[in-house]
Amino acid sequence: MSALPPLREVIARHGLSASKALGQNFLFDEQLLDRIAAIPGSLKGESVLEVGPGPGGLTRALLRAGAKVTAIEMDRRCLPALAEVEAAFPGQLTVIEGDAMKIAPASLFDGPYHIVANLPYNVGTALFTGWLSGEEWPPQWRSLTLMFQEEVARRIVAEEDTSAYGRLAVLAQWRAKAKLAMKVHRSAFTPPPKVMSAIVHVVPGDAPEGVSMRKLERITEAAFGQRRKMLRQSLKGVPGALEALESLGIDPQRRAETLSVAEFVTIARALS
Ligand SMILES: C[S@@+](CC[C@H](N)C(=O)[O-])C[C@H]1O[C@@H](n2cnc3c(N)ncnc32)[C@H](O)[C@@H]1O
Repeated sequence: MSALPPLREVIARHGLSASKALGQNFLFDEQLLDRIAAIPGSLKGESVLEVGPGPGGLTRALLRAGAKVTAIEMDRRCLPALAEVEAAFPGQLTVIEGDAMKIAPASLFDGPYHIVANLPYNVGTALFTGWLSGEEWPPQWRSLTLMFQEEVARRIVAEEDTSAYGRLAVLAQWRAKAKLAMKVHRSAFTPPPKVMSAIVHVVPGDAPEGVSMRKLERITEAAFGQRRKMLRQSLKGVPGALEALESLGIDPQRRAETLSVAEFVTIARALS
């Protein structure tokens, strides 16, 4: 245990009133934070990127777990509190003041790393899709452990034939394994957000052979852009798609949400 003061005291001392614009909902419960930091498995000696450390609750938990943390925080009001955390865990924490949307994580690490974050909700999905969309696969990151609004988390891990299933599920599952690791009640946050949260854990899987990411995106965009329509209608504008359905024996009367991730992959492969 570090000798750091309780987080509520840190917030009060540094005047860190939560900013809605920066998506600030802080976690103070150390046991909960330790459970979150345990989701990726042992982090002893591992490199971790944390986006949005805020006053440093999750950061402390990651450091207690033995990780070497690089944290990107946009709100400079948090920097003095984070400097105290840095001093309590010498050599273990590097804080970068900046916008995570503008910093390529790979530029921060020489080797593999994990990403663990209680994400700001306003940029969470954009960061997540960026991390999943890299050309290089497997990516340099070994796992993602990310807090989302529960509704978004459910869309990431959704299976076909459910209303939550869509582009996000296909993107997250076609070459990675995504699971719902933990639900987090809104009352765990200060201030509590309007909705429940959940943590998603993602690890890279094998990339299917011969599939272009761009074609997969094109297909899912068209198919889910008109998700109530039959594929023969929604895929009409994608060159070669209707022929691909026929050659693969996929009924063009089906709708997007009935297609498994594997079926989307076979269509994308046929077009690639
Ligand atoms: C939901 S809070 C989480 C704070 C802390 N990690 C915790 O769990 O208590 C999100 C944090 O992300 C920061 N943030 C928001 N947008 C950001 C961005 N684009 N880049 C880096 N940090 C950002 C906010 O200032 C805030 O500290």
